[in-house]
Amino acid sequence: MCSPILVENNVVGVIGLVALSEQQKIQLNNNKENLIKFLNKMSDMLSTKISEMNICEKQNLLIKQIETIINSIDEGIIAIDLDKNILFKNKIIKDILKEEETNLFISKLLQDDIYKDILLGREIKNIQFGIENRNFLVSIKPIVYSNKLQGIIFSLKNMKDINKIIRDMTLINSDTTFDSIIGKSEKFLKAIEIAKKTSRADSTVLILGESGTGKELFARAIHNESKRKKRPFVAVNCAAIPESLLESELFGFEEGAFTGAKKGGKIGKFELAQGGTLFLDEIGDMPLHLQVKLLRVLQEKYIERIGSNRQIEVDIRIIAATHKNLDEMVLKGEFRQDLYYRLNVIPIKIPPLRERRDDIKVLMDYILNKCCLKLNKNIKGFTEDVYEIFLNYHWPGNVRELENIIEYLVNMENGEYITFDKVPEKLKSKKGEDITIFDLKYHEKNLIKEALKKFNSKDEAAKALGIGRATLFRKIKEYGLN
Ligand SMILES: Nc1ncnc2c1ncn2[C@@H]1O[C@H](COP(=O)(O)OP(=O)(O)OP(=O)(O)O)[C@@H](O)[C@H]1O
Repeated sequence: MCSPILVENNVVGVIGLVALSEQQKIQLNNNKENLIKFLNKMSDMLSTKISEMNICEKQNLLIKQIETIINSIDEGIIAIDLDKNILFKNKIIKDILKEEETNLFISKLLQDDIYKDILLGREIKNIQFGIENRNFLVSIKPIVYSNKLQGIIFSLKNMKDINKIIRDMTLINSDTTFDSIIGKSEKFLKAIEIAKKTSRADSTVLILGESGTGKELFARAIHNESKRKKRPFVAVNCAAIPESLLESELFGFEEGAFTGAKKGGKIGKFELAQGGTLFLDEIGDMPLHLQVKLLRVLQEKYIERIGSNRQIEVDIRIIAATHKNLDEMVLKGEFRQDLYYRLNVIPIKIPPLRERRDDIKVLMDYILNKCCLKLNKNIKGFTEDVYEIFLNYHWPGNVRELENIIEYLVNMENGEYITFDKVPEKLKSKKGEDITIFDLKYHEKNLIKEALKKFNSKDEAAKALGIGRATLFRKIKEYGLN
């Protein structure tokens, strides 16, 4: 007689009793009912045991998998229970925090506010926290199970490593050298010559020029040919950041420095540029009280984060730029004279494009080549009349405007050469001046062009424009939009 051993409805074995003699057979038969019950119980016990072993095996595998995952994460992980006993640490933590520092780290971190947040089940993300002169970026997560807080998990990274990553990323543009600055006019070559000499020195540089003339390009090239090239190049546009935020952008702040200051504080651009170059674009827009602070950094070579009086030494080179007339601003009291002198150690003046027409053609060819590579097009050049038009335009937006127009043309052109008909109207107007916005016909033509592009049929386009079909056809003919 036998009974199957079942695990999850599958027969995994059999348990049985076998009679080896006639007498045993009689005995078994006489006690059949009880023995079958006994066998069934035994098989149940065995299947429970096997199930338990299977579950245990699965659990072990799961634990191993979780352990491997946690150990392969690129940040330190510590799990503790509510009595602050360490439940788990991943392997990398020992590279970040010394064994004997761990408890101090946990108890200092879990003070007051943070602990209250955690008790409420809140997560805390990316705060800067320091012990023993070292800073960490920490996130804290409560372990909640059955609606109850069961423990806490910390993940932490060394701020030094993070800063390195940021540095590496800010070096993306390190391919900008003087070779990528195009121009052959005398005035422009003079500016390049000064900039090249400047690269070898470590003095403060002031680049002057209209918007789009290549001030940032010059600054990057100077940095990339200087001894600081392996260190970060950090650019800040003083005009693009609201005045109230500029100070903290530059200097950073400590946690609790002001209402709303992020937990853990924030590193400023001066610190980010450590060892490298800080490019202060639109310096003419820097508010006066920050000019005073900047002057102090230039003189004393240290900064203090907002809300802290710890002095952090900074070893950076400043390259400033502006399109404004700083001489005039100094006279009007809008720019500090002492800072102006300090920045103006080596001035580099980049002339506007309209004052160096010799550069237009070489720049056109260079930019066309760049755009074709970017947009995967094969355009050989411009027709002569296009060169002519470009040479006569006054380029208020300088090289940036030239770049934008060429990119537009490369997008529009399907032939081998960029031709006159595709060139935007504003370049064709008499003195190269912008078409006045009061020119109705100009706008009408553009609107019709756009509608024709947007809608599949002329009927739909006419409807969208609010004109009849016949009128649309007449205008298409009148403006040569066929
Ligand atoms: N001489 C040049 N050769 C090649 N490209 C140039 C040259 N001058 C400017 N450019 C290009 O023109 C664009 C504008 O240059 P950049 O941003 O350096 O100007 P900017 O003077 O700093 O402008 P803004 O003052 O508006 O910030 C960039 O894409 C840059 O690569």
